[in-house]
Amino acid sequence: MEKLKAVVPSGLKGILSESNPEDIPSTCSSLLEFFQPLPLFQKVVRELTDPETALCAKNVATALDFKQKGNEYFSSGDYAKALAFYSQALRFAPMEVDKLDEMLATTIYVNRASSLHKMGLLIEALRDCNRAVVLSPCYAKAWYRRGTANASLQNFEDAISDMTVAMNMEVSLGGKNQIKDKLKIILDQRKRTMRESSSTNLHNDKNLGSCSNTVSTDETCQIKLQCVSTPSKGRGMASLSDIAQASLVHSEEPYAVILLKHCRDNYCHFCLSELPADMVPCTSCSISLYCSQHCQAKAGGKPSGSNSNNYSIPKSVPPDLERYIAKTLAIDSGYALVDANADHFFEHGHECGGAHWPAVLPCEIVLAGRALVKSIVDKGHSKGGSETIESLELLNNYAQMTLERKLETHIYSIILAYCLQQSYGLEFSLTGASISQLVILICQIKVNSMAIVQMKSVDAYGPLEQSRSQPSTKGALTSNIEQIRVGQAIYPAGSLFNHSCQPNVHAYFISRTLFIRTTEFVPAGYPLELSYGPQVGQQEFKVRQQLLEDRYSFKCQCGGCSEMNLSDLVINAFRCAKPNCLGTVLDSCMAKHTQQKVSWLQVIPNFGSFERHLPVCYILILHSSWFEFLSCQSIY
Ligand SMILES: C[S@@+](CC[C@H](N)C(=O)[O-])C[C@H]1O[C@@H](n2cnc3c(N)ncnc32)[C@H](O)[C@@H]1O
Repeated sequence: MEKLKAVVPSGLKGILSESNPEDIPSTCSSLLEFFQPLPLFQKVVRELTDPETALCAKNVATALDFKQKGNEYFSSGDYAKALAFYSQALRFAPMEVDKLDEMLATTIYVNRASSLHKMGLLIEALRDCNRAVVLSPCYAKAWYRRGTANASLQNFEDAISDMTVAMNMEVSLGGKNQIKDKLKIILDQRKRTMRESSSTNLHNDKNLGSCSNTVSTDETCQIKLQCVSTPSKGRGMASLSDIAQASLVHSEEPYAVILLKHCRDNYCHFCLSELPADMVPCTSCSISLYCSQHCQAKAGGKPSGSNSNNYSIPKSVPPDLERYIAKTLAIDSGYALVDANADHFFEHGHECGGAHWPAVLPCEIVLAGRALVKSIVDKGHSKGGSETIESLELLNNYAQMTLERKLETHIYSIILAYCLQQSYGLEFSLTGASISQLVILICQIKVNSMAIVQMKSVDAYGPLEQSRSQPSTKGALTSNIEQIRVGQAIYPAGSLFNHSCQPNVHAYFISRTLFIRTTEFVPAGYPLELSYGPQVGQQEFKVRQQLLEDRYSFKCQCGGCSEMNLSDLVINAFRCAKPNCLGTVLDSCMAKHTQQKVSWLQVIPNFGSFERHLPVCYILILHSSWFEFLSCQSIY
């Protein structure tokens, strides 16, 4: 990017720096004309879009290498490490090219199932066996492994059927004998268990192929909101009626969403939840990982079980067993659930060729690509009521951007346009007008997208609990909830909530769904405002204002910024060290900011409320050089 920025002639930079939103089609045309013949630009685009040279593509040699390492760790009894290497191998194993490649993925799934089984993760092991049989329905080892997982889960009927299928598929005598021995053990186990209890048979989870992280909340949002026009903040949200504290006022699915780069290896690229031990890789590239086939299919990966409709069962298999095989393959493909939803947009579909660009470009640029492709797909379906980029009518801050930012946004838009054209085809043309849509979209994403935050509980255990493969929260010595920023998303209605440093609503996320709840009683007609960043009490006034100005191009004048408040005054203060003094000490830098704030407050209409805090301000400001102790009991 820096090299591309540096070669832009100063004349073009001058035009860009003076440009307004209506000039964008012509600035895009000029920059496109300049870049198109440039070898440096062509090289950048080639590297980003060529799937042949991309490291994100599937690669048999890399997969085999990781599989080999997994086998070594498995043999040495380090099942956790074996699991990690098998998962890496699966990322690179092709799943849809030819028979040989499919067998590679199948054997890795079977090996990973063995590691999971050894670690006591039985449901996860069963799910991997299901993936293996879906990929290669005639592979005896996959059915055998499934049988052992089902037996450990005490699903004896299924375990016996799995072993019988394995016996029918196995060709070698040695293999058949091994299956026979295992089947005998399972039959004995079943007999014993039936004697011990007649009702302990745990049943197979029929949703093994789907995502357990789907949002299930019975609470519906009853409160009617209206979009209002404000004199200084543009549009905003207000309620038509009084709203009680903690009421759900809004919930919404994202228009477009992306997982952040630092979460790529640990969170599902579709539902943004933490990945389970048996994560599923994308079928066409080595970047995206999912918590289930259901999420993988919803994001746009192609079904990996293409063979499951097209397999030839040995003639020796009796009809009831054939029905059992068909039923097992149907349950576990996970794709039927998605196909039923014809409206669904496959957000990873156009990125999924293995080319570099979705992995290399900044997340908000890839997000812009997702939003644009969605709008093209929606327009193509031309369904009444579906939103397009223009009808989203999101605010943008192009006019307030610096030359540096305008230039960067233009260059990224041109590059993204090339990438989308390569992956998405001719529906996206390379003209100043079409690229200008991307420039606007990137600016809109800057001021309207929301950071998706997930809660992660970090529990500390005693030595006994630590040794268990899966410690439960019960028995934790300490428990900590950490907030992790995992994604960035556009919520068209959610982005209409304006900012306040003293917000009256709070946003949170379950999976990708946005929820907004009141934090206090809000009277009818009163604006509902979120905090876009740090609130009063978390950061001082100056820092908050700078953050908001840099990112959202406005100067905050909410209650927390326009009225003097104790938190802002004492956030960087220290308690006086004198034994009998209850005073507060500010460092000189903070005192200077506070002084500036007071002088700024004196010229704004809310100045009256400053008088309430006058004693505090005076004491803090008048005596605020380093280590000057204040005798100021009056403020407490
Ligand atoms: C996510 S949008 C909120 C909706 C926006 N007001 C609109 O008309 O579409 C964020 C933008 O709204 C404006 N905004 C939000 N909160 C504000 C505030 N407290 N004071 C001034 N402008 C604000 C800023 O222009 C900001 O970049």
